[in-house]
Amino acid sequence: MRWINVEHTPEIKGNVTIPGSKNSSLALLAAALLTDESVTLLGIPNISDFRVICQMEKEIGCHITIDDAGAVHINPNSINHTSFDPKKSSSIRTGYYFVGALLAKFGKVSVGYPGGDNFVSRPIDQHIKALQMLGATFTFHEDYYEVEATELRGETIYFDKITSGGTINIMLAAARAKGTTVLLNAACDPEVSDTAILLNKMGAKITGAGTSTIKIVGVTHLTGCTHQVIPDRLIAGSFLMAAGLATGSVTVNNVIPEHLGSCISKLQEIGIAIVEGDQSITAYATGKLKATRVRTGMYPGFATDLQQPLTSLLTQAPGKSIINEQVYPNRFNHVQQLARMGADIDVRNGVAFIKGKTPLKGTNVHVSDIRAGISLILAGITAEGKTTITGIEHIERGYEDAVAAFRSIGVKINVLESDDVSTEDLLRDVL
Ligand SMILES: CC(=O)N[C@H]1[C@@H](OP(=O)(O)OP(=O)(O)OC[C@H]2O[C@@H](n3ccc(=O)[nH]c3=O)[C@H](O)[C@@H]2O)O[C@H](CO)[C@@H](O)[C@@H]1O
Ligand SMILES: C=C(OP(=O)(O)O)C(=O)O
Repeated sequence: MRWINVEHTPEIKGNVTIPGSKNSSLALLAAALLTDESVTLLGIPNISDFRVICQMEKEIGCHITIDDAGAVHINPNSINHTSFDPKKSSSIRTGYYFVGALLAKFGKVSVGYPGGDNFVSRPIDQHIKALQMLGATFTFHEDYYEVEATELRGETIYFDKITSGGTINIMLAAARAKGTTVLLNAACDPEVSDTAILLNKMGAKITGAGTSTIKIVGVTHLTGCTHQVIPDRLIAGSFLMAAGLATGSVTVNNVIPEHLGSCISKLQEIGIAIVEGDQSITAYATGKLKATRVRTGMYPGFATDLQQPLTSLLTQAPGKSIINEQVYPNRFNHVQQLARMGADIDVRNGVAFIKGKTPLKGTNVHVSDIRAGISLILAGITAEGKTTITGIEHIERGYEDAVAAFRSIGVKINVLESDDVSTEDLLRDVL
């Protein structure tokens, strides 16, 4: 069994180079299947979700190699079927992108229901509605669903709810549909724009990505190309927040500061000084934090994926902070664990009321989703003594080597592994 130990670290200082975005990479890896030529993706992080996608693509006959420089070369011209193993595809969220990417070309795709992090309800009704409007039919089985279409035809589609995954998925499907698709109330996330940029390099005709109206003129043929994935704004935001849990400073390099606009503003509001460079951001801890109110929202709103690390930070801000989780109102798996460390947080109807400043104390805690894991590492930085974190495979879904990155800014953190310690031993008083 493997676990992470974090020890109290009063001062942190250093630089972190931010890897490619997980959420963008998962979309780009599927988008590459829309052509029959080779697509090269640069900067894809070697995280466990990427490895699952590689296995899934190989399973349908796609050829994928990773060269010594880390570039991922995808050649889909040998795909020989489009039925994915339900269990494997259900271990990640974005199996649904294979529907968007493969339907126009193959007419039929079967894939497991979306997995990924479990915040109780993560519907895909908007994906289904939009694909049906393009001409697809769905058959739902116990462990998987099948989607069929003799032809996809462009349509004007209004999303009842802004969805980043839904917007990307329908862009993929519409890229090779007949005629023009217009997406209204589309997500504006940088990951949507990044996917559109790759698709346009491949010969797609997409305009408006990054705004709430996207137009896709379907084409019959897409070509190979090379594309660099955007940096992970969510990892960058987590490291900037780490600065506030100690004294010192953290610089994140290889970032697009404009992607972190709402995060930077909030950090400044709570007393963290921020200096932006062209491709870097430095956070200086002033030693004094201020309580705040935050409402999560779709981009450019405050990202729900940064809500959990922010919760840890706000436990150290004197006064009452309020986090209103509007995107996933049940996304509070981390709160119970923070409470075990001494945090005073009350969650009611999707709103967390945080009383600070509470001294945190290291103990055994368990991670149940990626960002909850990061929030517990951050809490461990400020907590007295040692924080032992189990369930670290969730962190590894999205962070290539979180421990090395935290060590590079001086955090006293280690991964431990032992066959003599069982999960039950460490979790006995946790679950
Ligand atoms: C792999 C990936 O990119 N994951 C990110 C993506 O997830 P994901 O793409 O799954 O999230 P969405 O943007 O689709 O969800 C946004 C909101 O729309 C709702 N919704 C979504 C789809 C749908 O068909 N019906 C519906 O009601 C969701 O319940 C949520 O309230 O965006 C989330 C919101 O920024 C992030 O937390 C995830 O890290
Ligand atoms: C929720 C997340 O990922 P996924 O959508 O892949 O579950 C996340 O990245 O925080």
